[in-house]
Amino acid sequence: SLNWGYDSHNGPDQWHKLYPIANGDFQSPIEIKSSEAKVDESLKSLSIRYNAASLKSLVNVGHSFQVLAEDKENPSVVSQGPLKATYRLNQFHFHWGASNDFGSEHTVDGKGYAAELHLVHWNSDKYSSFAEAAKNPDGCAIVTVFIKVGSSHPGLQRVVEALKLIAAKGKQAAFTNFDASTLLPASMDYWTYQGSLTHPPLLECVTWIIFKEPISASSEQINLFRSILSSAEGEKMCPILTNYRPIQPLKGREVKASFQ
Ligand SMILES: C[C@@H](CNC(=O)c1ccc(S(N)(=O)=O)cc1)Cn1ccc2ccccc21
Ligand SMILES: [Zn+2]
Repeated sequence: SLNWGYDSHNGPDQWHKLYPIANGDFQSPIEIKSSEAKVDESLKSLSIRYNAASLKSLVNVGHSFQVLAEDKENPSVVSQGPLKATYRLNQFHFHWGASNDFGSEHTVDGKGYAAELHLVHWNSDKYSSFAEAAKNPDGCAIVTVFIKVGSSHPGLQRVVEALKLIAAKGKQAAFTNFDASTLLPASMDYWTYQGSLTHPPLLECVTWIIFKEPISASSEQINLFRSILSSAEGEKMCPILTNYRPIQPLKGREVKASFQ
């Protein structure tokens, strides 16, 4: 099957051939037009309870790297906000581009950020695993933080330093005792809308929760994202310079804001 990626021959414009849902009505990412977001006073504040014991390992999946959570015991969870259930952290990962001028997946009023953090959760009240939850519209919740270039981020430093252990595709390394809440911005103001996973299988199973306030990372830290390879050990080295999907049609969906 199409070994999908982000190059011209296997990238976002080709994905629909094997994953026709790519042209669906609830695809992500989207452009957030702040003036058109509907302020919803009934939206509660988000409850995020992350447990540093949840995170176990760091893996190079070929098109990105993921920090994997052990989502059985002492789970890290998100609830409240737009959510009607408790969602358990499965993994987090990032998207970036070849330059700092773009690289985020969602954009705000036409502006892209240098990178974007996705904290991926699944509805453990209703489903028994992420893969099962991913087949349902209320299956997943992805908490999203924009990353702009600025001062170095202390929390992110532990993640980027570990990247040298997983340079090649398929490599993984222990990554424990990390509190993912250090990656969250100060303000809990967010936008929310219904959408999809942003790469294959592109399932329309996601309540997106996108913080308005970005965090800052240094240019060196973001550059270290680009040091991980899509090539396996022994193959010609091929750095992952870009792994973001362009914005998709809103198709009449409403974006809600938790703030005025
Ligand atoms: C969810 C897939 C695996 N994909 C993901 O876990 C995933 C998670 C987050 C994002 S993002 N960038 O939107 O945060 C994208 C993909 C498993 N899987 C593969 C085929 C498949 C079929 C049915 C159910 C699950 C299935
Ligand atoms: Zn993602």
